[in-house]
Amino acid sequence: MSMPVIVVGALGKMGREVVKTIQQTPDLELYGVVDRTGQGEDIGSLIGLGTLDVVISPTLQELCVAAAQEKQPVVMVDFTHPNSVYEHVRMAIAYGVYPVVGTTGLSPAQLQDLADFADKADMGVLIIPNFSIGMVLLQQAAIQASQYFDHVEIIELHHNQKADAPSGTALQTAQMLAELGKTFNPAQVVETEHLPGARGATAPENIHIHSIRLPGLIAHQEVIFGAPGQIYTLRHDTSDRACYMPGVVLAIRKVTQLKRLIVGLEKIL
Ligand SMILES: NC(=O)C1=CN([C@@H]2O[C@H](COP(=O)(O)OP(=O)(O)OC[C@H]3O[C@@H](n4cnc5c(N)ncnc54)[C@H](OP(=O)(O)O)[C@@H]3O)[C@@H](O)[C@H]2O)C=CC1
Ligand SMILES: O=C(O)C1=N[C@H](C(=O)O)C[C@H](O)C1
Repeated sequence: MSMPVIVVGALGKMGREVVKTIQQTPDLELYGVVDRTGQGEDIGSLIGLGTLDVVISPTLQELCVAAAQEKQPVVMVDFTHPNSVYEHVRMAIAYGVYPVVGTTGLSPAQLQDLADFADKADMGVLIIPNFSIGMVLLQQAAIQASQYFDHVEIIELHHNQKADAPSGTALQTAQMLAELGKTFNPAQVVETEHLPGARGATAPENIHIHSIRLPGLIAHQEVIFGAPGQIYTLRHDTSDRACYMPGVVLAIRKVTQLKRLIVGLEKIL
């Protein structure tokens, strides 16, 4: 039996890639789609896949009501906007629909609230700041390197349509390093910023994050370690959003087996 999936943000850069992937994956079925435009129109026709007999619903709630009547679990994949993702996840959980979240920008308080909500509902929720395997490997290498380097800065580079800064991935990477229990970048001099923000944003444990936004970029991240006489640079580049799709499919297959909220692809590999 195939797993029914709702895609929220289906007309977006990621959403349309997810719709295409679901169509190509035999054990997944496109149950419904939501976006802010194109309501009542066939999603396949709109994104160049031919008619799929799935029209864009005006509201997520309409689809969740229908999903709640299904005998088998239904999954919601959200690639929308930091402003709307929290409400989408709350609604999905309330109707027993399992959320897989790619949208970044949830605050720590919102994440905690959603974790509590998932616990009460005894349901799995997956929040995945980055679905690419390359980023998981970069983060693991960064954790390893940070045992030996005391100085590190993160640079993330994205297309200029991105709403949130720093990226969810950069924040997650900084958090992973901060959790190792040491403070990075001990001051060498008294610094003065002649332009505010020149040294980037400061994440916990004094890890600096610099965000670059330019047309021509997709998604890229560098973690740069420094020590006397050497620089160790880890870099991940995406050239096609297809790189996220194996992770999205894995998360869809796993989320219904979980009973709580989990953050990070590395926890389900
Ligand atoms: N976890 C990961 O691996 C990745 C995460 N992302 C994240 O995913 C999110 C989406 O990225 P991307 O696809 O590039 O963004 P896009 O802007 O291309 O797509 C978002 C889509 O969602 C729609 N949308 C916005 N708000 C709502 C709403 N309330 N209800 C329904 N639809 C809505 C938008 O409509 P409209 O255009 O009308 O606003 C748009 O069609 C971002 O937070 C990004 O950071 C991106 C890549 C990978
Ligand atoms: O907006 C994007 O494009 C991306 N967003 C995610 C993030 O904020 O980390 C993942 C990836 O960097 C692409």
